[in-house]
Amino acid sequence: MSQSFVQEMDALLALKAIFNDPFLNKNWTGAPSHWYGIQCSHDDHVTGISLQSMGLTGKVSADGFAYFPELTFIILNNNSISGNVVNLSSSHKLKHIDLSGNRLYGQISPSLMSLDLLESLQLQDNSLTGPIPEFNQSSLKVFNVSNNNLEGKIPTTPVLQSFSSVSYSNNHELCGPPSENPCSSSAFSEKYTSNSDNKDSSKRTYKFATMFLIFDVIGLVAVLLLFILYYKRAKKLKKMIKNMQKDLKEDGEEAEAEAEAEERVVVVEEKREENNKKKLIFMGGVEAEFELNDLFKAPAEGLGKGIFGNTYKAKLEGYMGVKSVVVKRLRDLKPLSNEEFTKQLNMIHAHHNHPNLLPLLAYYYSKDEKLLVYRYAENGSLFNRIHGEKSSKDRIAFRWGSRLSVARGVARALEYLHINISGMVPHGNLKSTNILLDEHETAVVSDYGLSSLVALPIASQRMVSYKSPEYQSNKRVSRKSDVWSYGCLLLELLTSRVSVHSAPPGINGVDLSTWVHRAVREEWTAEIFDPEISKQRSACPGMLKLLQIALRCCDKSPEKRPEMTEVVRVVENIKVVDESEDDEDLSGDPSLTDDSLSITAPAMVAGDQRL
Ligand SMILES: Nc1ncnc2c1ncn2[C@@H]1O[C@H](COP(=O)(O)OP(=O)(O)OP(=O)(O)O)[C@@H](O)[C@H]1O
Repeated sequence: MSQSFVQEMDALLALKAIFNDPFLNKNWTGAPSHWYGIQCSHDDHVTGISLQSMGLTGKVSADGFAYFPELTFIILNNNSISGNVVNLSSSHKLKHIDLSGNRLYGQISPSLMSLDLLESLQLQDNSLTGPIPEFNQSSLKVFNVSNNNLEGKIPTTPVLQSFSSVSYSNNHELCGPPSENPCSSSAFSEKYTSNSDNKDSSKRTYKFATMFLIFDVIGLVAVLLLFILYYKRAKKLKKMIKNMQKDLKEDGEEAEAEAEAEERVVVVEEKREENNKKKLIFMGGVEAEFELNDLFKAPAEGLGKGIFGNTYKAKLEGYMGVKSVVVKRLRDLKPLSNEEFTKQLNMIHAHHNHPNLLPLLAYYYSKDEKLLVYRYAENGSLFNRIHGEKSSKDRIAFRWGSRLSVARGVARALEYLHINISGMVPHGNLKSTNILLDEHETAVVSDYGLSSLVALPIASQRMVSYKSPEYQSNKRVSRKSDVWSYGCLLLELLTSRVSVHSAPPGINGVDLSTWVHRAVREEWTAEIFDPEISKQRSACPGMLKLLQIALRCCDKSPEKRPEMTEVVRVVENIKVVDESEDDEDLSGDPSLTDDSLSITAPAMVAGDQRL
């Protein structure tokens, strides 16, 4: 174990003690690379700290972050951390500092001037004082010190002058361009001219001494006058005091009564809140169709265990409009207040009208338990439809038309999410177990919008988007990571092979994109498609088109992947064929032979757009 590792570990533990946050106290155990908000390099150096909006308090000491030589970002915005802006000069690799919205005071450490790679420095909404250091790193592209108590003239370095007045606003004693506060007043120049002469300063000292003497004399005279007045009016004062005491007593009794009444109201409200807390909240203000207790009492069946926790099916026969519902018991979430949690769920609910998105019916929030209630999708998951009962006689063939319909529905849902849900990855976990088939066999996408509820280390370990090539290479995800997941899903739909990136625990999968490329290269192309569809003669052109768009979505480079709008256009243009022609058993006469594919498939894999 290197000395640096020990130092970094100690520094993290010191921060843990300072923040003393219940979530971090529980979560920050074991190896730091798994800790919430901590990013580590492969050799276990801390490379990033990201703990924004967690309500963290505590005073960070000047050397609180001094032991992370590999740190590239420190994001602590929207907490209540106090202390000076700490010395970060030993973290030479720092690119992003966001300490905005805290309670930092004192001067901005001039040590930050030595960070040559610094790209963003955000210190707004604190209580910082003193002048702005002469930052002039050409790398600095984002800079904000607004809403502090900074003083003096803004340094005239080209970099600081390149930011707008907004970066400096609400610092009343800050002056000069780019701020809107001119520096002309003598107060500024007197206060901040570094070589102010001693004569002036001794004159000022003399002035202050005289003023204090005058105030002292006035104060003494006032006390004497009061003393005389007191003796003169002693009797009257006594009477007044008596009356005042009487009034006070009455006021006190009244106040006591008021306080008691208020307390009663608080208790009633608390009780009401407590009762509310035990209630299921139905989305969109819909009246409760069933209660939490009904869920607990209903016959339940475990459906599986996902990243958000266990999922159950509860049979609620007899309730208006609802027969069975699915309950997800959430765990490993970010520490979210009821308000934040509700806000997130309301955002999800706002999209419940799309025909290919599974609506959220209700939720339950308490400190220890968080539940999501969904409609039960009668025909189960796409995963089961593709892979279920494979070698059984009971299997109902999953034909080309149904697969194309799923591909279209999911593409439309994802396009909708990409347009309407903000965030890096509007879904983040698109895979065949999260595509459900309702009673009409319509594909509905579930678990959308939940990615922001999960802590980053858990998301990066378990969500599909974080398995994308871009996350593996540079730890970045984007909407295009959802596009990549959609490509993998199409390959699963076409090949009926389990994708390694989304295989449920205990099931082996293959890297489908690599596998398809290999199949074409080694000329066993006919084996790409699931025999259940490859024997459908009429489906061949459509399958090739779907394979082509799937491979474009799976491109290693996110920039080369199409947007979902383009994907929808391509998938919608694939002709729906009359499958009755294929009804005869073609198993001995497969339409997609190596010969039939040998011309089209290599061109397709090479990205030939004419197909
Ligand atoms: N509303 C639903 N109707 C029918 N089946 C569902 C429903 N929601 C989930 N399931 C099924 O329940 C099982 C468990 O789901 P869950 O979402 O907990 O895990 P998962 O989808 O396997 O993984 P992840 O949590 O990563 O999404 C899955 O097979 C899923 O298809």
